Amino acid sequence: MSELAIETTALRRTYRGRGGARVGVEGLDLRVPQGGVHGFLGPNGSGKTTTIRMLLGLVRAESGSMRIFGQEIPARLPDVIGRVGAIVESPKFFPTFSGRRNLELLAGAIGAPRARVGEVLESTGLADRGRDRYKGYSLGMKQRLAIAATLLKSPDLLIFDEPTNGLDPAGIREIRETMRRLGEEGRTVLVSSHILAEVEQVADTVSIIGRGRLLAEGRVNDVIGERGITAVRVGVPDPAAAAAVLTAAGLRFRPDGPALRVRGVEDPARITELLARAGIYVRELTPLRADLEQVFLDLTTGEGPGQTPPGGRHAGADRSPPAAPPLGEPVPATVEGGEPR
Ligand SMILES: Nc1ncnc2c1ncn2[C@@H]1O[C@H](COP(=O)(O)OP(=O)(O)OP(=O)(O)O)[C@@H](O)[C@H]1O
Repeated sequence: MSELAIETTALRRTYRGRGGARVGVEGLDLRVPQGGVHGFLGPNGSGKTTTIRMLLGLVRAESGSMRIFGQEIPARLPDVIGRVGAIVESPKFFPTFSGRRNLELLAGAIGAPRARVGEVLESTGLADRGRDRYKGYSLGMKQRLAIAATLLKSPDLLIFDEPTNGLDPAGIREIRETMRRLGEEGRTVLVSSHILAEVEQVADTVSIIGRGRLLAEGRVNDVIGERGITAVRVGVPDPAAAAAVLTAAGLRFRPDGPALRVRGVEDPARITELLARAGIYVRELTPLRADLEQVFLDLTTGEGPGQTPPGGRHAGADRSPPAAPPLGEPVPATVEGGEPR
């Protein structure tokens, strides 16, 4: 039996429109281990939803292969779908019924035991609010009820497409805690997101995709790499002048607010020395811990560290990278995310 909950090989899907063919997924190799939370990361339009839809038999793959728990998809989907729960779009609930009543109706419809309703309300932290009307729920609670609904049949694999979209920080935290709990119960949770910091806090393993291709995969810590990437935030009075000096020295950087984020610096003192020699005095020098946002920028701009993260797999190395700006050019940030914590 396969060790993997999900495996795709050379998966491909293009969409044809008036403007010509548009890549949805382009030769995607995805491997999701069984048990725990797997973050499926990529910017908007990178192919996450298309992949999930293909796995659920909602969109046809053009070529390549997919397996869920070792079963060929879509051919064996009917055999395995009972083990899969998914939220791809917001499900519809009756607004004037309580969350519990909605789940009881659903349980009846799918043949799940009624006793399961109490358990899933508990798992999603809704036990106290189960008797309240659905229409009075916060967005986060509505989303947790959607998760509760997928849990009714006790699936081994849960697939959530951007489950925190539109939620406030409290709602995001609730969903994160719910996913963590499900992973700890031994289920496999595949959660897609374009917000790296969010997934970093909950996922055990991640796959990062860009333009329909796998860029990196592995355990979160390995993909980030403790010693893989170093960056330093440099605050100077005249960033343009500092940029010229750094470029001349062959250093890689990008704007970071009013400062510059310089990559691949082993010794931050080198930057102060370089800039001071040019008459530019540094007023901030902050070493930054590498986070997924950083890793993502490396992978998608082709500005990568040129090394395989320890234990992780840098999938970009053997494929043509997306158009890379020349080294030293400021790289515009393309993904959401704030300052590394
Ligand atoms: N039904 C469709 N018709 C035409 N193009 C589509 C369709 N669905 C997706 N695409 C295109 O395929 C590419 C991948 O889209 P997809 O929705 O899979 O990405 P995503 O990573 O899920 O993005 P998001 O985070 O915005 O949901 C995009 O360029 C998108 O415009």
